Amino acid sequence: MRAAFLSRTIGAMLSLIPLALNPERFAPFGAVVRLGAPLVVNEGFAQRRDARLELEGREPGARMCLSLFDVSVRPAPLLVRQLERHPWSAQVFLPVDGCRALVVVAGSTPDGGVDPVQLAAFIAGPEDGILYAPGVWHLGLSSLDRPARFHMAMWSGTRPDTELCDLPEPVQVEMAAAGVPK
Ligand SMILES: NC(=O)N[C@@H](O)C(=O)O
Repeated sequence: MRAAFLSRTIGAMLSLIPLALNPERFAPFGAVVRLGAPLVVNEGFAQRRDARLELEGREPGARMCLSLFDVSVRPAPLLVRQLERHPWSAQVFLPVDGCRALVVVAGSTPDGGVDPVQLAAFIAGPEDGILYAPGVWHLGLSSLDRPARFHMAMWSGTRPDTELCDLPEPVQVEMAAAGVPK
């Protein structure tokens, strides 16, 4: 499914028009995670909201890593120059304070590089968790509108698990053309 619109005016920079993140569009790259309704627990002193998900780990013996990400807004113009991936583990981000996030993903070429034809950009809503399947090229997390906090979880073993890829040329994310409501 065409997940976003990659275009180029002759002689200009490649540009991406982001779409609103939704499970169907994002399925080739991972999953959209949404918390369930609040449950009252602890004798009424707490509420919890659960999201049950599959977080694939490919390294036997790896341990779960939980992180807090305090992310900032990438300045305009939004230029994507580098993507990364984690071959040994899926990775999930969950917004803590209800902020939108920019998601850029790409498929892989047969030799494992970034496939620029399969670049896709999405805008994750304030309730959207983002789960990248193992090995999916993605832009390092950044928020939209304001600095924000996200929980992150992934498996962490002994193998190096962050690969970086610099794009041959920057790709501009056209937020103005996105037409996605704030
Ligand atoms: N590398 C790192 O810690 N963060 C990335 O994985 C990311 O997706 O933000």
